[in-house]
Amino acid sequence: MSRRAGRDPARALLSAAAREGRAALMVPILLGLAATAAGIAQAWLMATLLATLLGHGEAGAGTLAAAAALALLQVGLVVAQETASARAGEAARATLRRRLFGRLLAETPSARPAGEGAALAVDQVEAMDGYFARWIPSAALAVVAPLMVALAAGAADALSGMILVAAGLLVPVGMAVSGIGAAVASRRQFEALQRLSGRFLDRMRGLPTLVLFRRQEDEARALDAAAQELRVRTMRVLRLAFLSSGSLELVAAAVLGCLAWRHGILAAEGHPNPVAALFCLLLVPAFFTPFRAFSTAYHERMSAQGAAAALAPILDATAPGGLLLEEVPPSVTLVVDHLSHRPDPARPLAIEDVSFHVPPGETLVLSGPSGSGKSTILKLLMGFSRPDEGRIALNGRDALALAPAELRRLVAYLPQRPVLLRATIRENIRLARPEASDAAVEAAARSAQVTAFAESLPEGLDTPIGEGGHGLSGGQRLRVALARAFLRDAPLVLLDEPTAHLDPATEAQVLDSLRRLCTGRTVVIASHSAMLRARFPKVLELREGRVVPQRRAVAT
Ligand SMILES: Nc1ncnc2c1ncn2[C@@H]1O[C@H](COP(=O)(O)OP(=O)(O)OP(=O)(O)O)[C@@H](O)[C@H]1O
Repeated sequence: MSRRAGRDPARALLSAAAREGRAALMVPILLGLAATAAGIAQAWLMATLLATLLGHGEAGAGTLAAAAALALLQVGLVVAQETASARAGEAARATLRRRLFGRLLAETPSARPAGEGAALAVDQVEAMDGYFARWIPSAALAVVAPLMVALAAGAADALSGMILVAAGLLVPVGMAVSGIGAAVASRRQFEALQRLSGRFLDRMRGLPTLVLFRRQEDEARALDAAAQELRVRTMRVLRLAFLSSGSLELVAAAVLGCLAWRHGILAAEGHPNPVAALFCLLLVPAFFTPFRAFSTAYHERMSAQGAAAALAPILDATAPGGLLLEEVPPSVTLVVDHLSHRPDPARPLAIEDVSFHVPPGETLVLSGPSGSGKSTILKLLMGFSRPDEGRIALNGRDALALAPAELRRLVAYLPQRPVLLRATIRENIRLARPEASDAAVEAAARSAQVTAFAESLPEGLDTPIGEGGHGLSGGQRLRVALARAFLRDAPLVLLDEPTAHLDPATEAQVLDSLRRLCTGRTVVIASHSAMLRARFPKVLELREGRVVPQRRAVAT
């Protein structure tokens, strides 16, 4: 994470995003200023009309028509301002989401729970909408628009202008006093909301388990308590918001009182300019409108800062560097040399001093009890983590010097729990090589025995499947994932438990497919299966992260 000394990364992120979207953000600000100018002109015409009604002047239908036209123009400008604000917010969020998604994709795939990534890319980016769409325009307008109104009033009557300027200086003080409390309350509300949504997501995922253990009512009570906490905190934010708007209304009433007193005294002596008096009084609402919008948007800034604090570490992270491949070689010799890795500093080494060598056309089976380090080795080979010690070489070149994404170009990987998306079987297979032709996808499906079960489905390979492969059995999902490995056609194949949870007949079929996949490639398979070991005799036995020396092992 690159943190510039002394700079809050959340604020830095928001300012950088605002700078980037400056052009779009200027549009609602300029439209807001135009609406204020129209409001000032309209107030002058209305003052002239009212003064005529009171017997001071000769305004006629022309003035009334102009005032009506200005009122319509002002409405149009306000609508355009709202639309431009929404657009600016949308554009800023789209830019942030794009950058964030790029970063999430560049991260180690298993580094972050899926739900958290989704919440970051959707909810937290969404929480920034108000910052760009309302807070920034209203903050700019709260400085400039009241000044325009005060200058207009000052031009008509200097003292009235000064009263407005004095009130304008008082408003931020009142807002700051109530705003400090509102900031704390708003941050607590945001934290309570995050706790509630995190808990909800977690429990929704574990719903079948909760139902199985009859814990649903306890969980419903716990969720209720979290929702109650959120309600209490939201009410506190609202109370403080009312207090803040109450202080604003108090200042507005005081200003109106001062202006009435000022012009009342003048009126008692025969007012020299009744139109100016009415004009100043009519300007009071226009003077406070930008402050009201600013006060309403204040909490938007708080929630955006909370969201930015969550996003900044990801967006500030430096992208993993490394060498690029000139081209994908047709075959690969894999050498793993004295590899040690400790994924968690508080726990023992997951693998220790592991060495092996797999030439092209050979398959090495990593075998050993659960927790012996098989998946850890595959993840290191995929570049998902960097080993603490040791070397991985591909065709004699240091694989760790390659950018992780480049390393993955060489590899077809079947994880222990392959992920299928909500799409057709065909689209799920094509994920491995989007440009592949239908014929290539169908060949991969045949090789992985997908066609064997897809033929009995209503739409064959075009049958849609649900999220996470819903609608397919465990073995069928595995075969779809295996078809991806066929389609990928990479020189290095890494398979993590490719026959787990299969019945012996299906396992035998999948092993036939595997033999075809492994032919001519460099393959490492992590597996417990005795049937698989019988088919692939080169086995590296692991125990507690170390290689067990034995006759059939191929440690170098
Ligand atoms: N991200 C991690 N953080 C901490 N410890 C980890 C992490 N990943 C793996 N380990 C630990 O490393 C050891 C090896 O785990 P690994 O998943 O590689 O074993 P495995 O042989 O593949 O097991 P299985 O056959 O059950 O998948 C285990 O003790 C595990 O708890």
